[in-house]
Formats: sequence, structure tokens, C-alpha cells
Amino acid sequence: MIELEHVWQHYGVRPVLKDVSVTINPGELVAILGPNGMGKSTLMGVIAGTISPLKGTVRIEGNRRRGSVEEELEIRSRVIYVPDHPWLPIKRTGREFALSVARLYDVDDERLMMHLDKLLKLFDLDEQANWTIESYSNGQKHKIALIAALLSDAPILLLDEAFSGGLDPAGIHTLKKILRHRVQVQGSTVVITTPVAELVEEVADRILILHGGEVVAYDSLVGLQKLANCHGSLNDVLQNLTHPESLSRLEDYLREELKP
Ligand SMILES: Nc1ncnc2c1ncn2[C@@H]1O[C@H](COP(=O)(O)OP(=O)(O)OP(=O)(O)O)[C@@H](O)[C@H]1O
Repeated sequence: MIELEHVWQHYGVRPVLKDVSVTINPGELVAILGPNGMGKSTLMGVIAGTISPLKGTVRIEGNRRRGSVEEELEIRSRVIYVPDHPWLPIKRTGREFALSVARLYDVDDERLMMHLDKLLKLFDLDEQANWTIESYSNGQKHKIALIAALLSDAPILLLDEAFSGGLDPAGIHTLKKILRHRVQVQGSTVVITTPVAELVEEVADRILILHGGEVVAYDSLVGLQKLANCHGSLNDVLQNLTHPESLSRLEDYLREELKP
């Protein structure tokens, strides 16, 4: 279980997270959704321990994030985090990088080799696996970071902008399927962020809508539809909850500014 209690974060004097308290259950896929600049990556960084919140606490499986050395080590053995722009060792090959990450998680070598080859094929990166990462495209870099995370077998995955970074539709489809399977069959806990509702509508158990650094809503799609009194797509629900005025503003603009 991931528990955040009264988390505040400021950049300078500007509050970016305001009193965020949420619980993410084991075996749940939670999507943090919200428009650009609303604090999604900051919230993920706080959960991942790369950002120390100004106030409040984060606990993962009972251990306090950035608490004692023992607690932090315990958390790190169970959690893997892929930031939106992960650092990659560009002079190493994709295969070397993925293996070195997964070895930190004590995965058996035999399983590692077999699993890596399968993941490389699934993400259509088998041909490039032995090339240095500097020769990869943006999407291929994103793929190798995801492959390393999946290879670790860590039971808690934190994936910032999981479906962005140039990931192609086949890669998005593969990742969605693998994440759902990890949650449903293996009981993994997955937290992803995205500003694009369509990308998480069908995979998330619960969606946390962040706006202006505050949790506007946190529920299943059905629960959010009830809350927003809107039975459309998750994107419609998101618009209703965060920018109810934006649709009429767009209509006005099209009518007034783009006349035939
Ligand atoms: N290091 C920083 N210093 C100052 N301000 C920052 C810093 N990082 C983020 N911010 C600001 O904090 C706010 C939240 O940023 P964050 O990256 O968490 O948003 P986000 O919801 O992930 O956005 P996006 O969807 O565009 O990735 C933004 O207004 C951003 O300008």
C-alpha cells in the first residue's frame, strides 16, 4: 500500500502540491491525470522519493519514504521508478543497461536473460538491443527504460508519463496489456501519470485527478462520471471537473474568430 498524508510541496513560494492525502491499494493500477503543469510529475517524484515534500509523509508498505536508511532500502528493493526523462548511460547498449538495472533487484540470471529477450521482441527492440543507447530514437530510449523497469520484477511500478516519450501505438498497446496483467495476475501495484485521458481510460482501476496541485477527484471511471454528472468518456469527465468553461470558450472562438 502507498499512503500519502497531508503532502505539501512548494517550488520557491509557489505551492505545487496542496495537502494531498491519498491511498493506493496493493494490486491496483492508479492513473494520476490532469492538465499540464498541475503537479503530476511532482507528486510522482514525492512518491518515488526523489523529491522530499515540504510537509507530510509518504509510506510504502508501512515504511516511511526518506525515513531511516533501513526503511528506504526496504522500499527501494520493492519499487521501481521511471521518470518522464530518465537518465540513460548512452555509451552502453540497451541490453547492458536493462540487465544492470534488473540485477539491482536480485532477479535470477537465467530468468533475466529469457525475460529480456521476450520483452525486447515485444517492444520491437531486439535488433537494437546490442547498439549503444546514443544511437536510439526518443521512442526507443523510452522503450528501453520501460523494459528495464519491467525486467526488475519489482512489485511496485511508478511510471511517469508512461505512454509518452515517443512510444508508438504498438508499444502503448503492449505496455497497457503487460501492466494490466501484472496487476491482475501478479498483484503488482502500478502508478502512472498522463495528461491524456484516453490513454488510461481502459486500464486504470482508479483515476486521481490533480488540478492546481489539489486532488479534485479520486475514483473509478464510473465513480467519476457520477461525481461530474457526465456519462461521457474520461476526457469529458476530466474537462467537466477541471475546465468546465473550456468547451464553450472553444465554441465561442470558432464562431467569432474563424468565420467562413
Ligand atoms: N524544479 C522546478 N522549479 C520550479 N518550478 C517547477 C519545477 N518543477 C516543476 N515546477 C512547476 O511546478 C508545476 C507542476 O509541475 P509538474 O511537472 O509537476 O506538472 P505536471 O502535471 O507533471 O505537468 P506536465 O503534464 O506538463 O508534465 C508547474 O507549474 C511547473 O512549472
